[in-house]
Amino acid sequence: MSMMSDSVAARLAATKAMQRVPTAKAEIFQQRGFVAKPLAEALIALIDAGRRPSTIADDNGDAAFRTSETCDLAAHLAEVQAIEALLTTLSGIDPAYGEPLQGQRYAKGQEFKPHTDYFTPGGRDYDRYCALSGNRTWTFMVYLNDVEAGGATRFKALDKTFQPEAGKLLCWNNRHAPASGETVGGVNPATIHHGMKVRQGVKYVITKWYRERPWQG
Ligand SMILES: O=C(O)CCC(=O)C(=O)O
Ligand SMILES: [Fe+2]
Repeated sequence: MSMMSDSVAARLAATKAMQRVPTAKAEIFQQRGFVAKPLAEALIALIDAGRRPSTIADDNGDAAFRTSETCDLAAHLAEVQAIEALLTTLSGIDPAYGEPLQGQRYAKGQEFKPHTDYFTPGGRDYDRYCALSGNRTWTFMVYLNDVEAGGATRFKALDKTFQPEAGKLLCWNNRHAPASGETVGGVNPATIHHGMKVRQGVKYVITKWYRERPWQG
């Protein structure tokens, strides 16, 4: 299976029920109903059971930058294998390039301020995070529940905001589509996004990030 991001975008574009988000600035797609309710609910239970405070790279000293909790979802679990299989079938990306699946949980008032999922080349933490497996390429995120209020994901450079909705997939290429002759494009700053504050209720998502090279922990 290829890691070339243009082939991922082409495959997503050819997927029934997938919507390409209309913008020339980034490759970004959404699909409603990607994960069925029983699987979403099982993943929520796992996240509730295994959560820990979230962390960030290139810490800018703002303790309120990412106030959510994270859960590392163990690869041997049936529910994790089920969602991984859905993602692999969808994207065609070799699962060896994937970081372990994570869940994120946002209680009322929690958020993840505007950030990029790629590690900033030349940034303080770049070498530590990217030496072995390279930078992040694609992000696949699934909203696991409906949130009473707040909790949208806002891409300010794209002028697009996505509301949480149980089972909805949102995925994007953190890099530019490759120019002709390139296999991968450079990082795309227009993918900056904000996991906005939950105003009422609790928000659960799963996040799956892929790398330039096979994941080596
Ligand atoms: O929760 C969201 O809406 C965004 C999450 C996110 O950006 C991340 O985990 O990197
Ligand atoms: Fe993110």
